Amino acid sequence: MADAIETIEGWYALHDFRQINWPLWNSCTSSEREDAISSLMKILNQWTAVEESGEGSTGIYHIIGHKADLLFANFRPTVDELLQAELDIDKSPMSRFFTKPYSYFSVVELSKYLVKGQVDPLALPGTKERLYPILPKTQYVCFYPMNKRREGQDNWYMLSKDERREKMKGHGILGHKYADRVTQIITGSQGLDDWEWGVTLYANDMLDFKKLIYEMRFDEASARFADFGPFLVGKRLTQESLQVLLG
Ligand code: VOV
Repeated sequence: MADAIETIEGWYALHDFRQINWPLWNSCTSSEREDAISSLMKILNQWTAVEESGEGSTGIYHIIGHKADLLFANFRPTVDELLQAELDIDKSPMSRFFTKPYSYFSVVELSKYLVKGQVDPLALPGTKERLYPILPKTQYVCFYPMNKRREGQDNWYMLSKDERREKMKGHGILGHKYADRVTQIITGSQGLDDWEWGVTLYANDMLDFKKLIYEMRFDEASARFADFGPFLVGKRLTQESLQVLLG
């Protein structure tokens, strides 16, 4: 018998990673670069207005290493709005300098593992803020996709609801030790993308990601039951610091 836990969904999310073709960028005239930057700033102004009206949220990050240069993390009420946000960039003069090395499509998800009795989770304080999150303005971001394992004795999907609830309780207790330093946004992607969840973490100290994730590796929900995809880590950009980066 299916023993799935009920989930509540919030905004859709697209983690839109872009690589900059630096040789092409560097070979352009300054007026071509200025045109491209101003087209990008126009889009970012529109996204800022969306966030100010409470109809979504956007974070822009400078990604470290070879996997990508930029991340546009967009959270919106509808898939159409996300498609439009992606198209805005694709159709702008800036797009000839971009490739898309990775992207992740998912939807903000809360599970009811730790909700007691007949309580309406939407009535609990903080639920709406978690379903429709204004992305934290911390310095650093860490994104990775993950699965729950299905291997021999370590098959998450063959555990009873109570066994899974117990393990998620342990996970939550460990996570709360870091709650003052790390904010997590869990997005579900079963049927939407290649992994089952996206994990987006925010902190002001990069080492808090390392310490939390290392400690969580020893917690049963992760130690026995989780597999992970690529980690993409970066620093938050404002419009001004993005202009400096490109300048
Ligand atoms: C910052 C710390 C932190 C805290 C406080 C926290 C708490 C909680 C709670 C209370 C709950 C359950 C209710 C809900 O809200 O859904 C969850 C749920 C979840 N988590 Fe978590 N998590 C954290 C952090 C945190 C991390 C670092 C990871 C990645 C795992 C790792 O090893 O790299 C993670 C994963 C998840 C997932 C995939 C789910 C959904 C599982 C499912 O089967 O549905 N999570 N999480």
